[in-house]
Order: sequence, then C-alpha cells, then structure tokens
Amino acid sequence: MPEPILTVSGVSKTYRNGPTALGTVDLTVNRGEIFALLGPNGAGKTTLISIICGIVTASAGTVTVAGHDVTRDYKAARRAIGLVPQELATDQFESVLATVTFSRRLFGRSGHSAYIEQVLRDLSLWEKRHAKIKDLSGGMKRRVLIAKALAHEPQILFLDEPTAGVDVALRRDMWKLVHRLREQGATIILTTHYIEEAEEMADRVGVITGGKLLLVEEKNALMAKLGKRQMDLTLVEPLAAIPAGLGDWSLSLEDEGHTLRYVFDAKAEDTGIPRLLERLAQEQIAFRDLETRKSSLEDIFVDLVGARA
Ligand SMILES: Nc1ncnc2c1ncn2[C@@H]1O[C@H](COP(=O)(O)OP(=O)(O)OP(=O)(O)O)[C@@H](O)[C@H]1O
Repeated sequence: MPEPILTVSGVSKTYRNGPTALGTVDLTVNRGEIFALLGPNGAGKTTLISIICGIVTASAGTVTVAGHDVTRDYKAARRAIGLVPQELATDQFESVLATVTFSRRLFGRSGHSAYIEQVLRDLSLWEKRHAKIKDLSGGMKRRVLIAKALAHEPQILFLDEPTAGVDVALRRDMWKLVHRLREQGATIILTTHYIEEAEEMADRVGVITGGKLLLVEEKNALMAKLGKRQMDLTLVEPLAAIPAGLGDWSLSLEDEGHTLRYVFDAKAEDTGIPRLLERLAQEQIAFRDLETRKSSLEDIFVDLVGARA
C-alpha cells in the first residue's frame, strides 16, 4: 500500500503587494517516490516547495510532512525534510566536512561520522573533505548542497532546480545520484523546467503553471502526451477543406488553408508519414515546403489548459 509522506491540502499563496503565486493546490506524494514538479519560470514551484519546507507561510491550507503539520509542528516537520536550494549560502572558508557536519548538528543530531562519511563518499566528495568550499568547482559545490541537505538523515529530499546551469556530464551524474538515493529509501521531490529531467528521473510528474497544478500523472502517461510531433506542409494551392481521401490521418488546415498540419506520435513505430506523402501525391496535392517540430513545453501547457478550460 502506498504510504503518503507529504499531503498538501488547499494551499494557496498571495505575497504581500505581490501576485497570487499559488492558486489552490492539493497534492499527495508517497514514501519512496520521485516526484517532479515541472513548470516554466515563475510558475510557483519555489513558492510551493518553500511553503512545504516552512520557509514561506501559506495564505490558506495545510501541509503535513511525515505526519507533522508544517506550521503547528514545525520542528518535527522540518527535521523530516532535506532541502537543496538553488544556491549555496555557506561559509566559503570552511572545509567540506565541517560544513556538512555543521548542517547535521543544526538539527540536534550528534556528529555521526560514519553517516557523514557515507554521504560524502556517495557524492564523490570524500577525497575533497578537507578542501575549502571556495576552492571547489561549481559541480562540487552543487554536491555539497546535497550533502548538507542529507546530513541530518531526512526522510524526504527537495531539490529546487538541481541541474539549472550545470553541464551535461554533471546533469547525468545528478540523475544517477537521485536514483541511488531513492534506492536507499529516500523520497525525492524536485522542481525543473526541463522535460528531459522529469522524464529521466520521476515516477510521477506534476505540471504547474501560473500558480495552478494543472495535472499530476504517472510519468509514462504524460510522456506519451509529450511525445507528439507536428509536421507542417506549405501547400502550393490552398485547400478549403481536408479531402475525404486523407481521412486516415489526424490533419488540420492552418493559415487559411495554406498549411496542412499533421500531428503524430513521434515514439510510434509507424508515424504514418510515408503513406501520407504517397496519398498526397495520388490526390495531386503539391507542397513546396515541409517542416517538423516537437511539441514544446509551451505547446503542451497550452494544450493542457485548453483541455481543462
Ligand atoms: N517573496 C516574494 N514576494 C513577492 N512575489 C514573489 C516572491 N517570491 C515569488 N514571487 C512571485 O510569485 C510567482 C511565483 O514565483 P516562484 O519563484 O514560486 O516560481 P518558480 O516556478 O519557482 O520560478 P523559477 O523557475 O523562475 O524559479 C512569481 O510571479 C514571482 O514573481
């Protein structure tokens, strides 16, 4: 049976003198899940995570983490959480080991050296444990952020844009690391605006935009929707309607009949394109240009919003 570790009920947030950053959000995440919150800049991802972590106070609603209400029982809730922020705010002249041990002590835990050693080894930081933070590469600093968040043995780990601005190699390393943490029993919630990141890491994905959680779905189901491509044919002569002979394909006319658009599943074995082109030749429909493109995140949001309107 799935066991909820995070429950968000009717949470909303309007900043003072600011916008309504979050509408009413309801969300449950189960123990052991990797959950991705996917959305563009300003969608409300950081606001939602900050409310869950007790950094921002919600205007309405309740949040429970590992059975503890985040406002009434703040300390216990916070102890269950490890938060990896977007940026490192720490003493640049401290060593890696001292920084991570300090984070553990902040939560009233003793300096359990075997645990800290394991965390640093898992993050390939053990060799650098005596290095000062200021002397680390950007990638190493990112790893320190994760080590700090894990230092007090949290049950649920939040990663806010874990791979924003990192190179491809480090991004892959971070993905591997997240999977390994989950194998060790952690629940992981991450925010991202990269579809590939949600695809690579998550079991479930929540799509958020304009402060609204538009949907929460199993990753595979969502990716089937995201796998759509579209092909635009610029016609030599405009069409007034789709000819009956083309009824087997999902086609539409755009630009007052000058563009014939075919939307297809890029992941399917048979995209239907070769047969469509043959049929167009048979129907004597000529085109002068052909362009295909993947649905962008923006298209998907527009589709999702449209479908829900
Ligand atoms: N402290 C604040 N005071 C006023 N408005 C804020 C504050 N923090 C965020 N906002 C606004 O709330 C909205 C949501 O911002 P939020 O940072 O939650 O989005 P996000 O999805 O995390 O974006 P990004 O991907 O850029 O980090 C934005 O319109 C933002 O300008």
